[in-house]
Amino acid sequence: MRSLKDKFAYAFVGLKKGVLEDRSVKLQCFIAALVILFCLFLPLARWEWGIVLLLCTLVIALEFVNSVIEKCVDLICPHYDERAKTIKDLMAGAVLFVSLAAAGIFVIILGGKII
Ligand SMILES: Nc1ncnc2c1ncn2[C@@H]1O[C@H](COP(=O)(O)OP(=O)(O)OP(=O)(O)O)[C@@H](O)[C@H]1O
Repeated sequence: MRSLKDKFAYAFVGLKKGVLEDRSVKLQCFIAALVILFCLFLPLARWEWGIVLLLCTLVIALEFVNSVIEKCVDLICPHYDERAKTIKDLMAGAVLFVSLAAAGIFVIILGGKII
């Protein structure tokens, strides 16, 4: 049985790998950092900060899941396959959907503050 400490250590290795080595996760982290930096200059209420941080977390977490699924597909199916394409395209669509929804919510929250 692995200790709780070991489990956290492995999870931190995964977190570090995603943030430092995965291009898409890195990009989402960079965008989230820009949004948070921008928000620091706006008079946001606590609940608005909550939504901003929740949305950033959601998009980054989904990008992690996207990368995991891409790696699983590459492992199982290293050659061209329509089913592999469908899986990857669907997952990319999910990330796009959540990212667009997050961008829309940011515009609603931050737009009012900027004006
Ligand atoms: N094994 C495969 N068979 C068929 N089509 C594939 C396969 N692998 C990838 N594709 C197609 O290529 C697209 C890009 O796949 P890829 O794995 O390069 O994702 P990516 O988002 O570019 O990854 P990265 O995070 O490495 O930039 C997929 O959305 C899919 O349409």
